[in-house]
Amino acid sequence: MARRARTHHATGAERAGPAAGRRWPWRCTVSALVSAKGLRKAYKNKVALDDAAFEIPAGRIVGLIGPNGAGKTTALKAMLGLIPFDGQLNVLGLDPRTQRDELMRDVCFIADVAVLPRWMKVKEAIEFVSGVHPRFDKARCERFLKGTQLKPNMRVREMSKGMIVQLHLALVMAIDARLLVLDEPTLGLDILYRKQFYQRLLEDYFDEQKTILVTTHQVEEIEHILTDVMFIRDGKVVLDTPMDTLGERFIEVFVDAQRAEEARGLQPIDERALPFGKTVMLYDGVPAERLAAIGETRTPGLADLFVATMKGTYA
Ligand SMILES: Nc1ncnc2c1ncn2[C@@H]1O[C@H](COP(=O)(O)OP(=O)(O)OP(=O)(O)O)[C@@H](O)[C@H]1O
Repeated sequence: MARRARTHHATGAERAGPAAGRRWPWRCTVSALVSAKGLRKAYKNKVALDDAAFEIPAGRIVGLIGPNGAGKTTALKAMLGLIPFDGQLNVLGLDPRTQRDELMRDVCFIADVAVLPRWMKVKEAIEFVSGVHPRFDKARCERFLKGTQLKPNMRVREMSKGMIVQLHLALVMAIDARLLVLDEPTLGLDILYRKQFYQRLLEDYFDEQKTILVTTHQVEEIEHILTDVMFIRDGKVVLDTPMDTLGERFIEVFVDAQRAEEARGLQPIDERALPFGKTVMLYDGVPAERLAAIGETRTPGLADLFVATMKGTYA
């Protein structure tokens, strides 16, 4: 979906209303915070989510990663009850279609950092979020800001990008949500600020009571903070794995030219050339001992795994 200008900060953060609707009729796995099965969404004649299935356990940082138009934003919107959809979807034990108000008490949704209006003062941003989110702790936000150069009367347009990141983070981190949903939160920031954003989120916000779901194209810089990764392609979740078991399934091997044919016989899912005649081959589900016999092995980076998984997407 083409990114459009967003006009306010916390799109999903609405004042909680009375509990509405019925409980979802089927039980999700005890530890799953979000559980989807046969999730489908079609816009006119475009299928955005096509029988997608996934589970997000509590206390995790999950990256939802996919190429443009894969269905990431649509999946988030469904979880937040912002669009109608078909199939089963349970978020925090609630049905987003009928229990959105109740859901929003425990969910915080923040779009990218650039959404803070330029005319807004620090104190106005605080008042705004305070007014729309029931779990926003104003004092906590002000404590976070104390350690920065930001002053209550400073306007967004007077801030450097780094300061905007600090304000954004202070607002996010003062919301005591069980589920924090971030849709490409660092769009438009350079690599230093992007790293700073994720690092602070990890160090000052995340704990085992919280779950963070983040979509991004910037695979490399969130890789180290993720506990789980989901790849989405053409509306389907094509990979859903904890980061710490990724290396049990996927292995990269550095192969010399003379062993290349032998290595290809083990059917790599991708290969790329290196200088001096070496090739890196990426395998899915081939035993580590067999691969160790043909070259030096290592766990692939998420970016290389993403490229291999998405081959053909841009054809
Ligand atoms: N309101 C809409 N009306 C029609 N088609 C839509 C609408 N929103 C999304 N789509 C289409 O649904 C598909 C999935 O879009 P979605 O925004 O979920 O993808 P995405 O993975 O978030 O992409 P991006 O990374 O580009 O933001 C795309 O083909 C998009 O064009």
